[in-house]
Amino acid sequence: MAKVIQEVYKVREKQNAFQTKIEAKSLSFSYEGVEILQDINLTIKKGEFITLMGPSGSGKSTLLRLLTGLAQPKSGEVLVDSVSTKKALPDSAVVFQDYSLFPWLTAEENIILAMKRTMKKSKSKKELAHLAGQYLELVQLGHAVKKYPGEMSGGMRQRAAIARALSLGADLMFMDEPFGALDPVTRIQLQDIILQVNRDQQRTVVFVTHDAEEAIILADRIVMFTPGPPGKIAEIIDVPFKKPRDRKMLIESQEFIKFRNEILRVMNNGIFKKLEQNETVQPYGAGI
Ligand SMILES: Nc1ncnc2c1ncn2[C@@H]1O[C@H](COP(=O)(O)OP(=O)(O)OP(=O)(O)O)[C@@H](O)[C@H]1O
Repeated sequence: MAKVIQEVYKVREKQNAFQTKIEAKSLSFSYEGVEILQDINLTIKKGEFITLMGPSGSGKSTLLRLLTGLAQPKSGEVLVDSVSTKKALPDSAVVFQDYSLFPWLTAEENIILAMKRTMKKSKSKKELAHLAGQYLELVQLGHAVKKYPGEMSGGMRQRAAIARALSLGADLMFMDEPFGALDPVTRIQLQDIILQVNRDQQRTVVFVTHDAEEAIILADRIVMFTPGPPGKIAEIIDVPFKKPRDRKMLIESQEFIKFRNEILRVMNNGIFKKLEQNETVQPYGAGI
């Protein structure tokens, strides 16, 4: 595990600020009278890695916004450690599709700002800049510390946003297709980093992806949505492969291929049902 990740974790441990369990109870949500999410029930345990999968528009991003308190449900509630909450979660890191960076700050400054929240006054300016550089190194952006988001490619911004999320040392990480704009090598390297912090530091991760392979490699459980609106949970499926997983061996195994086909079958069932109702939705690739 990279030393810089352990550093922020030690500070968090001393603050004893960790949250344990987050629950969605009968959550429903509407935009301008259109029901987007319906009756979502989900309990996420401390240290769990949950992936959310579903067709575009099924409400995955909306569920992340509800869980983090950035949006409020029409009905139902979010509970943190069994206490109902309407506030933005204080101990969470989010990586949304829009990269969540402040455009007027450099990559380094974005991370320093995030770390100031956790580290309070325990580190000098110079130490924070050094740590920020290490976080950026971790995501292969050591060369871009002084770059502004506007000067970076989509993939670079995504990596900077991931570095920023890691630097918070938050117990809960919400990630909305964070690896979408990355090349395959960087994608695997970052998947491994997120898996490490999840496993070694028991950080809870809720991760949206369209990629069945990625969902299986990362998750303890996969939450599958029906095509919206309104999006509902179609099934919650336990991933039957022990962690840590050997990516190469796993992907080549018959069990993996069978399981991936099962995931795609559940996904496509929902999509075909929707198509029968004459609505336009895209079926998932490899499973059909
Ligand atoms: N700010 C908004 N105003 C109005 N409608 C919205 C808004 N944000 C999302 N929606 C609608 O809510 C529905 C669900 O959107 P959401 O982004 O949660 O889906 P998603 O499953 O994350 O999709 P994708 O996989 O494409 O990111 C969509 O029909 C979308 O048009």
